[in-house]
Amino acid sequence: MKKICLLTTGGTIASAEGAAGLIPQMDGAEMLRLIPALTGVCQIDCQELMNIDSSNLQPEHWGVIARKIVNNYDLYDGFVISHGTDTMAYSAAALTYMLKNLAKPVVFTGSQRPIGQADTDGKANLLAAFRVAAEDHFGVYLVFANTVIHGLHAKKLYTKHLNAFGSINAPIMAHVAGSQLIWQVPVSQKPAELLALRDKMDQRVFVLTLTPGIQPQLIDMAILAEYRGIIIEGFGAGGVPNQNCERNLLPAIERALKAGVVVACVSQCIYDGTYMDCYEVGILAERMGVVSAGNMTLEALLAKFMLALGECSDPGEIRRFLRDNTYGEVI
Ligand SMILES: NC(=O)C[C@H](N)C(=O)O
Repeated sequence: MKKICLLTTGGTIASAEGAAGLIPQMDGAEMLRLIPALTGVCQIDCQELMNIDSSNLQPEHWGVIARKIVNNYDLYDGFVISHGTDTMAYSAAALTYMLKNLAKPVVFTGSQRPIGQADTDGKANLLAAFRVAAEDHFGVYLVFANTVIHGLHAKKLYTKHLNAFGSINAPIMAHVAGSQLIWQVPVSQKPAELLALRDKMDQRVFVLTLTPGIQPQLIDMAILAEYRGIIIEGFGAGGVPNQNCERNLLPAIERALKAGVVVACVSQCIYDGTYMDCYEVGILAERMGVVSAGNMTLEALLAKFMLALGECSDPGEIRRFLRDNTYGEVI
């Protein structure tokens, strides 16, 4: 029988009513006791990493989770991480990049309703996550509402609905149907090299959501605050305002690039991503050196950017890192 390690981090799944609303309180063993159906799926050990709402989860916590997996890698066939849903997509993306040459399943899950509640989705999600972690498929996955999503393509779409996550710009990897898993992809070839931890991250990435009326000074503020990377959440295919004198963002972007800041653009649209080679509002920005993030979600780009800044110092090298498509993530 496969041996799986549950790493707990908190979230609604572990929450109960506290003095000021829901707050994570339950430990892993308590959660597992509520799911008798797990007997027979795999053998489970449990390690508590933290017990926090995922709104409080910081990039440093990604390092804690990644290091725990690396240090226990040889002891287990796979890992399940219980996690709050609010920032789970960021953590899944970060771990996908941080665990180089991963050849075992690392499965994120959580719930919209506490596991102690009668109408919880937590038991079904945890059970499905353990089923996925006991498979031969490997990589970082997010398992929720019977769907298995690639770690780089998950996005939380609903605040309440139980089917909270979507697979963005990539097909779902598998469906969970009772005890059966229906994979849409074949098992990949195992990487030839050993697992390697990449935990050198620089968090100085500023995210600017464009709105009609946005002031270019916000970009100058980011330069002054010594951000090394700027993600512009552009309009549609990657549109950046370039008219109307004082609202033209291009001169401010130019100042950022001259200061050595790397600028990338993701789309505000959930699906299809950027294609900045179509409209003048995209082409002029891309020509200046703005990296078009293609099919990447903001969550995936943010994690990749932090890693690029941590591992590289030269802006050209950082841009190449962002464009690298090891996981097929940039169109
Ligand atoms: N459903 C959830 O888990 C939401 C919770 N606020 C969290 O992200 O920790």
